[in-house]
Amino acid sequence: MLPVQELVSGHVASDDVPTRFVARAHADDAPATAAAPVPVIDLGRLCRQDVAGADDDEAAKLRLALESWGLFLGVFGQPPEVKQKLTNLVDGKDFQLEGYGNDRVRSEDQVLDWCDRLYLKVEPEDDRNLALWPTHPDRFRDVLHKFAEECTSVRDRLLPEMAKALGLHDDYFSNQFGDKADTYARFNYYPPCPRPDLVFGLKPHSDGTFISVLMVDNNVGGLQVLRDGVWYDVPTRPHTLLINLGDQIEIMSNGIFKSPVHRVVTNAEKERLSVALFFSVDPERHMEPAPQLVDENQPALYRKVKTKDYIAGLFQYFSQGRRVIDTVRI
Ligand SMILES: O=C(O)CCC(=O)C(=O)O
Ligand SMILES: [Fe+2]
Repeated sequence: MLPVQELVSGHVASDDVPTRFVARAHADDAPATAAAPVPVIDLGRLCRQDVAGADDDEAAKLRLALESWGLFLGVFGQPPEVKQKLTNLVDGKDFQLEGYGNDRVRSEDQVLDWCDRLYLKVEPEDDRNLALWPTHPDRFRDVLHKFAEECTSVRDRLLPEMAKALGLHDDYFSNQFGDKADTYARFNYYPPCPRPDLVFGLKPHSDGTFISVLMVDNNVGGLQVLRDGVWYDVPTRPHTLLINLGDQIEIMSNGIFKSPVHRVVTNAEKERLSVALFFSVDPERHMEPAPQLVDENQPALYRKVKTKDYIAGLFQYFSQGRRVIDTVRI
């Protein structure tokens, strides 16, 4: 498969798309009508509760990280031969998770997404595959490092708050992450698509992570979230990060916190970019509902599963348009 960006620049007539991208029959799916009521949390205030005086510093660092946007977008503006050096196809054919290109194509009938992505392991730091980290634009590596550090500190501020909200000990979730917790960065680039009525930028899915921290395009919407059978637009809001809960916290919270199904719709005129940092627990650890949240009135809703196996299932199920969390429900 060519990167979608190259398909768009050369191969597609203006009102047509290759059939492999057609995800939905024309108008089979009413467009989202309302904006999702996404709660806004001031992280500066959250920090202030914990460490007196630390908030200004933190807020300034976070601002710096958010200003990296132009630099991240610059990756997709490089000529094809520069991006090809970062390819996710070993010897031009064998798919590896990390790198630049399309997601894995497992079968002829898999519906494709109108999206090119660069996927990089960021933590543990020793496992970084720097050969796949762009050197153009300059400073990309430094900025991704910094951005990941800042988002990790956001994660570490949130974990105790989420544990407390469930009546668990402050450290409960932090302890679940383990020493070898992994973090991946995913840069999503959605070229303009001539048939938004037929094609998704990203098919409906939930994230298999604990939490994902998303920086979405300020100018172009497209992310939608499913709630009670209705798709809602997620509003764009400058200078905010979107925190999305993933399957791992749904399992550990015994279903009290939900990992929402979301998707990205395409846009006929505008390109769109998003950057996601996916925070997962140590792949060698098992996850299960917190024992404190299980009793005879509230039986466990999910079975215990090794994180590594869960993540492997995630990619397989995603390519089939299914959810791996359904396989661990009791
Ligand atoms: O592009 C977006 O806004 C969402 C991306 C996303 O859901 C993902 O990468 O898992
Ligand atoms: Fe997602």
